[in-house]
Amino acid sequence: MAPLTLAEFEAVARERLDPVHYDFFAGGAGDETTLRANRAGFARLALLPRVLRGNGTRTTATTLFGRDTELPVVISPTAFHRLAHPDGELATARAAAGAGVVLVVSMAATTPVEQIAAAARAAAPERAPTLWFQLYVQPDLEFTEHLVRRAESAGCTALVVTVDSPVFGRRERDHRNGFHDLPAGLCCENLREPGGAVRRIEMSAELSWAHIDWLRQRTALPIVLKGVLHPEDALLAVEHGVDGLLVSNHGGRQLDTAPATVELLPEIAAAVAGRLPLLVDGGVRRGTDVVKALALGASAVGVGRPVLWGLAAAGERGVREVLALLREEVDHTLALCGAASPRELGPDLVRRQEGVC
Ligand SMILES: Cc1cc2nc3c(=O)[nH]c(=O)nc-3n(C[C@H](O)[C@H](O)[C@H](O)COP(=O)(O)O)c2cc1C
Ligand SMILES: CCCCC(=O)C(=O)O
Repeated sequence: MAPLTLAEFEAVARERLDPVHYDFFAGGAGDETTLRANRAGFARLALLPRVLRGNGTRTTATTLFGRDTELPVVISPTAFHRLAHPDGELATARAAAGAGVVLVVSMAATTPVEQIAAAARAAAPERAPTLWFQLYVQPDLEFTEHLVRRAESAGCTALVVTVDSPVFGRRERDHRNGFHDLPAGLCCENLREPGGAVRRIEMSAELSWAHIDWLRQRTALPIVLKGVLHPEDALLAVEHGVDGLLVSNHGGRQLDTAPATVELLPEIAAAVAGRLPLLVDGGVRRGTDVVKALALGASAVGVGRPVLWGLAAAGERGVREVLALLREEVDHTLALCGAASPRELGPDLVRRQEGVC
């Protein structure tokens, strides 16, 4: 039987994956409190539907940074797709392009961004697929600039700068399993130097807003900061001229005990007051989760692990099915909530229920 839900995709993926790799994908930092909190945050929210709205003609489509997308869902950047399936990022890119969904290419992809872009274009030549590039600013700014140019030349239309990783999260499953490196034959292809050597990704606690200013001066692409959680930082992001925020706790993989992302949305939405589009990721597994986040002020949500589960379960087809399930569920939820499009959702549709999770 084909999986009917994203949770069922995880179960299939778990059976197929090396348990060490499953743990790397599934795991979080520390006690995994934040990992669980992301799901609990959505579970605590109830949707309060409107009726008799004449919403028989619906769309799930929206626009992000001036480009059309079929779904208010982007594929959040995740490392190492070739650990999930031999076709790796190429399969993910084809599925995303076919579905008209934005793929955020991880800097830690196991396929070069140029090949990912070519696969996306070949899969959906008629619709000019949208790729964004996720960047960990490297202390070597010259190399960082070289990466930005590569992403631009490959046709990426936004930079997603991850700012929640001054140091790497403590992923205890990986420590227990002794998983510290990619197996022979795989590497972070975007870290390859012109000469062929592959660098390691450096996390740096030296990064500051000055680096965002530096980047702002060097690219015309929209800059999305990923991993902003504090409303004061959201305000600083506005001041520093970024174009969007991806409210994220890295899927519970960085600071354990950080709050559930969906619970922070109202505060951050109030702080930025419409000056920047907000995206949110962490624990989105259902169409109802997508609708809750949009109702609370997000322009779109990101999904990380579910795409890896689809990829591990059945390569490109698996990712296509994961995206199709989400699309169906979002449309169904819009129908039941009395909305004709993502734009019609507002905070009046959401109630917080204490003690439910
Ligand atoms: C296996 C894995 C690898 C990830 N790799 C990256 C990465 O390379 N860069 C990044 O900014 N975030 C990375 N993330 C975080 C995701 O972009 C995203 O924030 C998170 O997965 C969202 O939560 P979800 O998995 O519950 O949907 C990774 C997450 C996972 C699970
Ligand atoms: C050096 C790879 C970083 C991947 C990452 O961000 C994650 O595993 O969460």
